[in-house]
Amino acid sequence: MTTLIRNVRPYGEDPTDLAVDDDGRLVARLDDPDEVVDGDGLIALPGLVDLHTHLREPGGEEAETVATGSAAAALGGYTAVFAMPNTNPTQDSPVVVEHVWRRGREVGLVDVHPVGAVTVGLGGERLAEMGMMAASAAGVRMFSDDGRCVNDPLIMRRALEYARSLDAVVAQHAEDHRLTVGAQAHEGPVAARLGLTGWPASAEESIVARDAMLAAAAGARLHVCHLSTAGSVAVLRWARETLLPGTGARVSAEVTPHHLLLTDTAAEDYDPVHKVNPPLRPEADTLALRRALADGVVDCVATDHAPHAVEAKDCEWPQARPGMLGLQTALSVVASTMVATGLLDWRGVARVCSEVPAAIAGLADQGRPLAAGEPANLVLVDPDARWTVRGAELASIADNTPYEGMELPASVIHTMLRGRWTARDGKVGV
Ligand SMILES: NC(=O)N[C@@H](CC(=O)O)C(=O)O
Ligand SMILES: [Zn+2]
Ligand SMILES: [Zn+2]
Repeated sequence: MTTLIRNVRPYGEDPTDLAVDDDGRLVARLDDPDEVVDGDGLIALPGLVDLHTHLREPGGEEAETVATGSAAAALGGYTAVFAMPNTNPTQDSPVVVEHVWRRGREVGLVDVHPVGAVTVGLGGERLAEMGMMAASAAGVRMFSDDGRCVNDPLIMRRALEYARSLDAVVAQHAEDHRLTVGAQAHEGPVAARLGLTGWPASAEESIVARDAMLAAAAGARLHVCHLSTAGSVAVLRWARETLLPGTGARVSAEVTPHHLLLTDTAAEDYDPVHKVNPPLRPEADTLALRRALADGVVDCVATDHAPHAVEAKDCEWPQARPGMLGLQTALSVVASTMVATGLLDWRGVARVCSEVPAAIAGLADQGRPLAAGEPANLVLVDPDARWTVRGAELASIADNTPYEGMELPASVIHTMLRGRWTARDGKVGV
């Protein structure tokens, strides 16, 4: 199947045609395309790459499966996602990561890369079989105990050392659990007024600082998950400027769309759809995160797409599970917080949503330029569309979107994975 997509604007720049050959690569020209598609002046970007997705399979299929999460990813413009290991059983062994990887291939809507657990059962006590997961068919190159922080500094040190020898990265959920016992919302005036136990910024910042030091000492690669405070940005800036040079270590960080847009006042309605880990922070933090993403201090956007079944959210705030859907709204939230504000142009969006995450994860065939010879992984976006979010209409089984009823800018129209349409006119597949 060869495809000619007429009149698209790569990175929002001058209109051109994109030609895709039957090996799923972009080519300079096609003589007799099987299919000609009118690109309608849509913006073309390299397919988005999400370093932080919860697909919930195995064990949480009441909220999401590899199939439904892959559909949400394709509709959100993603061509690769990293599936977090807090499944049941945990993704801490070759057999479980291979299962998730195979399911991803069978579904075929997005490249599913399982993230391996750092410790057995996310228990924080014994290192998991990192080398075996790396050597498995899934080829794991990112390890994390996401949901739980690797609190023990000796375990974290060993994990970073192993990761270095595997050319892998350790993605840390930065939360000192001793400081967040019973925590429900950002520690500050809003939580105090609402009577919710506070989650202090220092619980994150102290771990970011400690881990940067451990990474520097090990000459290893650390990735900070869902960075959420201005203080963490300052620590990261300091580490880059002062601590890391000459060590061979690299520290990268992601920010979620919800931490760019929403603030801790969202909890005022006591609706647990706004409960998330780390919690929504005050406006000063969201503004600092936007600036840090624009400046490159925070490297990339990752969704932390975290579907939860109705009973896990339709309850009192303290009993509710933390987490929110993100795959189908991420690009629109980035458009609203970063493009509409003038902080990033669409080239910048390609960088933080595709190129940089692909590089952090070491994916050779994602986040590539829209140029002849490159794999045809791309998303076509209507920047002028506006749409109203309805959780029930999203592809996920769960419907816990914090943007319910909100009108957002920019729509993903088509997504292509290696020359095959995975989303077409906002619908899954061809
Ligand atoms: N972000 C969340 O609030 N929840 C995540 C776990 C996590 O990312 O820490 C989940 O698995 O539900
Ligand atoms: Zn986490
Ligand atoms: Zn997560």
